[in-house]
Amino acid sequence: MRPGRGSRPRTRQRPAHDDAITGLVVAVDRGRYRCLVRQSRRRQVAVTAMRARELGRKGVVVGDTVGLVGDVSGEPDALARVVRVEPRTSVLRRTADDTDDVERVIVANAEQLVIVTALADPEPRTGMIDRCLVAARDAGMDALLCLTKADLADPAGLLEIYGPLGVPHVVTRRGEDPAALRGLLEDRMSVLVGHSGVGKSTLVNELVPRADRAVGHVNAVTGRGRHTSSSALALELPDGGWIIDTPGVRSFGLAHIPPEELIFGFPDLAEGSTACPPQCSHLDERCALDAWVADGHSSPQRLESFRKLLTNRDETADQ
Ligand SMILES: Nc1nc2c(ncn2[C@@H]2O[C@H](COP(=O)(O)OP(=O)(O)OP(=O)(O)O)[C@@H](O)[C@H]2O)c(=O)[nH]1
Repeated sequence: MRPGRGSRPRTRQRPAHDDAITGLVVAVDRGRYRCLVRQSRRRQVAVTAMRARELGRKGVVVGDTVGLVGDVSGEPDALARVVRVEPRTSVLRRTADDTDDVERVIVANAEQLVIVTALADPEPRTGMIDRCLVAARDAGMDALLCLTKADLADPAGLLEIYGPLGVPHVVTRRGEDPAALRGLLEDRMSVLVGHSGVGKSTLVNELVPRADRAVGHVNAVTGRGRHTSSSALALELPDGGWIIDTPGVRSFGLAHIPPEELIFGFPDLAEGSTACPPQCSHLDERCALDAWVADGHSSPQRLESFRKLLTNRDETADQ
């Protein structure tokens, strides 16, 4: 230790904020955080807050549990300050979009990733499902495949692919209450992800009757939705638990995940890769996965999808 160092009293001691109250971040809008603060078992108030300077560059996202000080009354013009972000139990990330290849945290502390895929209008894309499965695994979250618009097309084809992987699934259709989905969401914090127009907001409105999420129209020409929802929003479910609706995404960039980790999002292939040579690229003839598939452990389509992801890991165009 250098003499004179360490024993000096700290001149700029940070306030400890022992009096901070706990809130859950349910929405983020242009630097303002909407936090729910529970005042009693039955009563909670929505508090608007900004970041305290002492947070530094630490991000605050929907799902975060934060410490709040200042005006926490929840009155219309009241503004509190976020002074602390509690340690996160999970972090869902994606690499943003074509104009911005920065890794983004989408939500914190969610336990379940609900991969919402329409069976038609827009057409399902297995590349997107596979990416979401990799992202869920990376985030330490459970995955649930939610196949919507079963009134328009049969789920059998997709279930044939994902059923054997042990990915739990639910099927929903217009005019039918999503009871099975409701059961799987109870008492957990889940986040919905999917392409624009797959029906996320429609589901949220059915699950949370007062949610009033705007529902868009799928463009007849492009088969895409209109990105009706513009930011993530957490809503409390009537039977307990939380659902976080996220804006429709064009793809789910995985540039932040090292290539050697991708295989773990493909449980049907991961075991076969143990026979691969060290540092196998999985792209040349020494790869053991072709033999694994030829032996019937998985399908050529799955291997193709894995290899496509390996070569286009950070791809951000439509998948
Ligand atoms: N046929 C049919 N149409 C549905 C179903 N669910 C939703 N839709 C329609 O699909 C369109 C898009 O639905 P949204 O709920 O806005 O989709 P979204 O995923 O929230 O879209 P973004 O907000 O853009 O992310 C709307 O016209 C819905 O009425 C369904 O089960 N069957």
